[in-house]
Amino acid sequence: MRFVYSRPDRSIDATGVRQSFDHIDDAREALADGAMVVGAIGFDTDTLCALVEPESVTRSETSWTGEPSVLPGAVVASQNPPPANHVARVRRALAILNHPNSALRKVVLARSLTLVFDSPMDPVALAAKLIESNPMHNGFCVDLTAARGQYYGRHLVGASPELLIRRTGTEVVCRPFAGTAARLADPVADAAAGVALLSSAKNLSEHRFVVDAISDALAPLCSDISVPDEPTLTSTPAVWHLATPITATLTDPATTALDLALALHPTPAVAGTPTALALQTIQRLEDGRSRGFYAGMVGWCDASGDGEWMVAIRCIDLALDGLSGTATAGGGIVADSDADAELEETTAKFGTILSALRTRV
Ligand SMILES: C=C(O[C@@H]1C=C(C(=O)O)C=C[C@H]1O)C(=O)O
Repeated sequence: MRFVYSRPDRSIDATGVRQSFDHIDDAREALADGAMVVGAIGFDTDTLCALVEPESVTRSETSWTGEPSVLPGAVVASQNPPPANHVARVRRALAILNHPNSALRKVVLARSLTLVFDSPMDPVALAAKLIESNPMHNGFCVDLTAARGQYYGRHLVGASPELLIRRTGTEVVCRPFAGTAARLADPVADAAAGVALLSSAKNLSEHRFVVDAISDALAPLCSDISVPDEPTLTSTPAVWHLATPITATLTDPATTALDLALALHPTPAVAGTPTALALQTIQRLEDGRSRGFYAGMVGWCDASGDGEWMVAIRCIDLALDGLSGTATAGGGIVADSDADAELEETTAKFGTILSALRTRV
């Protein structure tokens, strides 16, 4: 078992399994008993959990660096659903969002790519490549075996830029994202795309749903919640995003980073608004397929309750034999979204994984 978690200013590298938890309640009990837990929780937090108490943990105040290596060749073997079907789903979502009797304001729809490799992909080597490839050195590698059954030997590997929650003592930080534009090869056009994103009414409304939901979820648990009025522009090598740094002070120090992450999830960045209706709509439009660990969370929490969780996006779920994997990307749909642009947005997001694998869709 290997767990790697890298952010610009700190990282965790853990190995070995002292205890494993396929249910959050068991992980919470272990935390209360003095354990540290690391791993991933699925999009459906009630049914999918791959957390462990590791045997050994190295914490660092810098990002993580792995051994450089040559990755196997990769090709996209299939798209699920095919692009035209994703566009049709987005149109169905738009019909619901624009229906006068519908309470739905935003829904996030995702699609997947199946990748095949010409020799087994080493999950840690892929994480090293992804972490090296983004200037913030965000990334993770999680062994999903703790979730049991079909997850035995699978790994979730990704480079999420989005911090769900960080707890340090009573200090709480969230940095939600929503609102996206593809990066462009021409520097002038690229900068213009970023500036346009900052003043796009559609993207600002998409973003506001996330910020409001996070403020509301923090309100019963925190004081001094500070939310800037306007988002800031941020970027990865693949996309521009709108982001809002939110800070707060924890009221009860017994509330752990894991508790906070579960109180916030699923934010409208991965589900929609209102949450319950968005989840029902996702079930219906994504044909009832489980999202697995995509759009869940990856992170850690220690016995003091401190910890940090990223939103599990820009990631790939690697098969046990390392010869294939499923990458998933989604985007928030609001009433004035454009269905073809939404397809392109998911393609741009796939760029994070695909460029590390030197392939494209
Ligand atoms: C859902 C994803 O990304 C999320 C959705 C975004 C959007 O809709 O603009 C932006 C960042 C993420 O919060 C994904 O990458 O799969």
